[in-house]
Amino acid sequence: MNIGLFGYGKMGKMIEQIAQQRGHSIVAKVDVGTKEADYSKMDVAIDFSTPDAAYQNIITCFENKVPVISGTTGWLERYAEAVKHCQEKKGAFIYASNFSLGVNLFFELNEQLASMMSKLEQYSVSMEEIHHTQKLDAPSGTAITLAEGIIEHSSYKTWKSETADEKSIPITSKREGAVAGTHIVSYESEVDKIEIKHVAHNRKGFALGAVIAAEWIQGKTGVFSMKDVLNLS
Ligand SMILES: NC(=O)C1=CN([C@@H]2O[C@H](COP(=O)(O)OP(=O)(O)OC[C@H]3O[C@@H](n4cnc5c(N)ncnc54)[C@H](O)[C@@H]3O)[C@@H](O)[C@H]2O)C=CC1
Ligand SMILES: O=C(O)C1=N[C@H](C(=O)O)C[C@H](O)C1
Repeated sequence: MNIGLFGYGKMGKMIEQIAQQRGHSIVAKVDVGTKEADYSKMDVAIDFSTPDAAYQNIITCFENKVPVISGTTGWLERYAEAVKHCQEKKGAFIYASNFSLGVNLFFELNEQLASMMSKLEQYSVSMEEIHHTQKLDAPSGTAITLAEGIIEHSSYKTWKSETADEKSIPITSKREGAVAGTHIVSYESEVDKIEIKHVAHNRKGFALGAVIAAEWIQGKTGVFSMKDVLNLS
């Protein structure tokens, strides 16, 4: 598979390593200042760029008939537009706030737990996410996906950063050193606390998941998720 990388930062470099180990070639590295890219050589584009850059990168790929795997977070207010564009162009698209297998299992566990806890009024939910100090967006895309999973299976209506009323899920964002990504969902009552936690030790899991998604989307048309790729539901 010939891969075009959009964003050649921490994730772009990790994806290059994993993709080459799996026998793929990197045919373009598009980053700030790249004048032009040859889309005709790309079987797939993998975008891990910035919240400001992702949407335009994705749309340009659809226009050039290149399937897109996007892991960039912080641009989701334009996700519906990107989906519409993909459908109009009969393209192929997967966005995931987190591509690691572990976190995608954690998403399933979170939904099951939310479903059980929704019957117990004495517990209040809250969330904490911890990332490295270079991260541009907060809360993390993964925390937002976790909050959406809880909202789907409970009476909570929204999420909010830091403080929250009883109808919204409070999310605390911490930025520390080089932390790859930690997410904790807690349910607290007057007498006890239940927590589920995912800790990424490094970025390899995210990169492997993105390359597996790129392999999976070959020959397909439509908008998919990691649930489709991993056959999770
Ligand atoms: N979905 C997932 O599994 C994961 C998502 N991420 C997300 O991926 C994104 C990138 O993360 P990192 O690699 O850690 O950040 P990074 O800051 O190391 O790399 C981003 C790169 O994008 C480049 N860039 C800026 N404008 C661009 C443009 N117009 N076109 C192409 N590239 C451009 C920057 O110069 C930089 O090299 C972030 O939004 C992060 O939250 C990170 C890890 C896992
Ligand atoms: O910026 C990061 O590093 C990460 N971003 C993603 C997110 O916002 O959830 C995924 C992972 O946690 C690492």
